[in-house]
Amino acid sequence: ALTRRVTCPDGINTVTNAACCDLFAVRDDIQENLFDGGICGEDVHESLRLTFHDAIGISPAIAATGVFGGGGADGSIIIFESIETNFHANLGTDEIVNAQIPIIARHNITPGDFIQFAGAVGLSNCPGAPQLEFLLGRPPATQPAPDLTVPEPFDTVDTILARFADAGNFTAPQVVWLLSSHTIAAADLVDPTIPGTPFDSTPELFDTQFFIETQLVGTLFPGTAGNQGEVESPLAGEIRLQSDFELARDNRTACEWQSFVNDQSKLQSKFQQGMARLAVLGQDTTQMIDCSDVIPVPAAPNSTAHFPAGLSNADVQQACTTAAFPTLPSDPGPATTVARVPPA
Ligand code: HEM
Ligand SMILES: [Ca+2]
Ligand SMILES: [Mn+2]
Repeated sequence: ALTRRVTCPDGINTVTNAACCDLFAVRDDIQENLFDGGICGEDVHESLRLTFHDAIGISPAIAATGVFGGGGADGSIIIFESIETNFHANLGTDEIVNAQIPIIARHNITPGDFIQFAGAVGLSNCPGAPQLEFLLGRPPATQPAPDLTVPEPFDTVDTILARFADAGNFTAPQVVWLLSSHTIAAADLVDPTIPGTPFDSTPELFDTQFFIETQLVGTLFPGTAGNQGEVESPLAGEIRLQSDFELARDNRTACEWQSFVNDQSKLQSKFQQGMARLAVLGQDTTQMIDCSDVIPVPAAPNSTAHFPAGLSNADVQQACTTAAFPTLPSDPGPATTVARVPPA
């Protein structure tokens, strides 16, 4: 079917709904002043993390007890930042919140819309990423989310799956889809002695390396031992969350986890689907406008699935019992050491 497009007042951009035209200026401001001209770095990673920490702040189970259960993707983590950024699971989000606030102030956009919009625009800077859907129209939050809605890396798989099921009826495979985000991610506070330590060897690429590398035998701590929520990783300079380790090996999630290895198109389509639901938790989508055409189309993936140098299929801790781990080449050369993501 043909979709009619309208030309925006700028005379350049076209959209399907004229209400989306104002977003081009927001997009340009974000790219220029938040994402350093359009790179997939720390501010993009933190902006994507913020989409999750705002959206997951909703609990029908808490609401059923007669207490406010949170409004989901409503911008409460910015509007009530002095409360929510102090929740333990949100520590570190104050930096990206404080970077986003002045940009929001320059435009006519709610914090809830801005958080999801910035995450989608930012993700587009990462080669291999999908173009995310963006719906406009989240009213400002009126109350902060309750504490303890955001999963912690030391939570059990039972707790994590129950939390996602409560927040948005997410199934175990859908939780795996959303963890694809950790392919462009690093930790600052899990081991505070090594801020910016990535979860895979390619934190600037939205590729399947995260799913490969989390399945390898852990042999070392990249910094100090004994941190809550951390387990041994397979590579110098790489950090592994206990939750990612367990999700990669639990019988409810292991086969879905492995299914992403070397399947870039599944990675893209499932992350897009998962984010489309996450981004509107708590919202009435019948009142929202589809402005997805303002989100840039990401660059194609520019790498292929591989084992880091020094590792091979022999290092895989097989967890899925119904399918073999794909056979992949190993990078040549001395054992891979992963560089830290520079601070914003
Ligand atoms: C079981 C669920 C999850 C747990 C336990 C978890 C935990 C964590 C932890 C501990 C960090 C490191 C924070 C730091 O020390 O700086 C992190 C980073 C990150 N998380 Fe998650 N996460 C989960 C799910 C998600 C989801 C669903 C998304 C997005 C859709 C997401 C996106 C990110 C991103 C992009 C980063 C990197 C931030 C940066 O590099 O600055 N996470 N996560
Ligand atoms: Ca990656
Ligand atoms: Mn960070």
